[in-house]
Amino acid sequence: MWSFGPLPGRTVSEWHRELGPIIKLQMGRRTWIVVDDPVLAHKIFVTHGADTSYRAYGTYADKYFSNGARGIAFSQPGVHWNKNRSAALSVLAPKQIKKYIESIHQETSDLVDRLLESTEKNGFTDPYKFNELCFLNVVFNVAFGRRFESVDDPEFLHVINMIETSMKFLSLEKDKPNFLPIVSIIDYFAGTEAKMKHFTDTVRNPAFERFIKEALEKEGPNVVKSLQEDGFDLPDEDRLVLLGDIITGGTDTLSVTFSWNLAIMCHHPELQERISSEIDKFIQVHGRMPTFTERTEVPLCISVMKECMRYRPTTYFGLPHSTDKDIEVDGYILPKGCTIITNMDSMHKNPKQYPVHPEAFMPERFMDNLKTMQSSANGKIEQRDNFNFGWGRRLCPGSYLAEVELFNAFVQVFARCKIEPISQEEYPDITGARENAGLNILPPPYRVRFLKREDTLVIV
Ligand code: HEM
Repeated sequence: MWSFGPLPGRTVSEWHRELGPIIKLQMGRRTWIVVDDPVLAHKIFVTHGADTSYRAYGTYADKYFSNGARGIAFSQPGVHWNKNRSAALSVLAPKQIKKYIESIHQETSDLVDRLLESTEKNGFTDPYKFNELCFLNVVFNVAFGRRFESVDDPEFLHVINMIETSMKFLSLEKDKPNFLPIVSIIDYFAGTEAKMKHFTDTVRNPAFERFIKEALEKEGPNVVKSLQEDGFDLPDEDRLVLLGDIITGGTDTLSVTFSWNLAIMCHHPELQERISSEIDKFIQVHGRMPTFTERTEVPLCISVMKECMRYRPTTYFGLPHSTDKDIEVDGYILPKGCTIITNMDSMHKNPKQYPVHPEAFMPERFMDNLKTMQSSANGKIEQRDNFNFGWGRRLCPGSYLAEVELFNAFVQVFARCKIEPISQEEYPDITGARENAGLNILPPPYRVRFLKREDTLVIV
């Protein structure tokens, strides 16, 4: 348990190389089964999905974040979870997301303005906080019908702080009291659990109660109103946790993914030119930017975005599943109550799933697979592009919104900018990761320059 080191996914990938596609880890009183073979994972999570769609227990996740396993992300399959999941799938369905397309377009355009302005002012920028503002604004607008003006807005900083605090408390391998009951005594005196409770009762819950109340009174669409209008009559406690799931699930994940994306692209100036030229051609024909539904007309953009998510996945282990009975898959026994996890790092480099140079960044890898990641995730295992959105019955309900956001941000950036390192000696580090960041894999902090393309066809 203490052997994970600061980058747990990388450590577990080493263990997989030595021990094979499925590893059993005894984490004190908890048994972890970690899988990095996509076909085996598909059998476990999809073929045996009825038995493996439970959530593993986590101290913060169960007791505090979900107010006792309410909402969707940390509740257990059954009537209650079904109701919350149907509500989330309905309010995040592609036809609902259509209502927010204009605002997504505006937020991603504002993101590019800020990246350019910040570079102009300081000579460089670390895009992370601007990404956070953009993606929080999108999901906050979808959920509550409101947004934040700038990265200095105290309320924005407060909400981001809430999300980051939750992400750190949710960190799987750091939940020591869950593994060793003795540690809960030390933890009690160190006050970690008291901090979780205090944060939830005095910071997270009151803030979300206020956001919900305000959303009900707002003009225009939002999830809080859609839940009511579409007849999803959830108790107040569930509604609060569900909205917490949506905001927490839909902000950091996007900011991290897009930060990797920009860092990787900085290493590939020629690819940037090809991407920009693909977008320019679309603009020349249509007189406007492409939308996500027109993605087949900008295939390189889609292929590169998918490859970035494969090359540098968003989370170390996704969200853990569990099982309510002993099950056998391909001769492996998964014991009742075990925690089942996918190791995203080595799974995305699996040579059977990605036969051509799995360790390398290959922009054209997905040129023949332009369907949405959402439909790929629901399709045949051999046609899955990546595993970032999880598995089977628990598959991320926000994946379509996530793709639309990433697409808009990506085409906005390369229609208007090029990304350069601040010097030939300082390129973004895309091999390491920020240490002890929680559930997500954050790139190490980096500085790059966003420069306006002289030949941009976009008039702002
Ligand atoms: C790049 C962006 C995103 C990534 C990589 C991501 C990843 C994931 C993963 C790995 C899971 C767990 C799946 C499993 O258990 O097998 C998940 C669940 C979830 N995600 Fe996302 N997500 C993203 C964006 C979003 C967005 C935009 C939203 C909402 C607006 C969202 C809301 C949720 C919720 C509510 C769950 C819980 C589903 C359940 O337990 O049934 N996510 N996501």
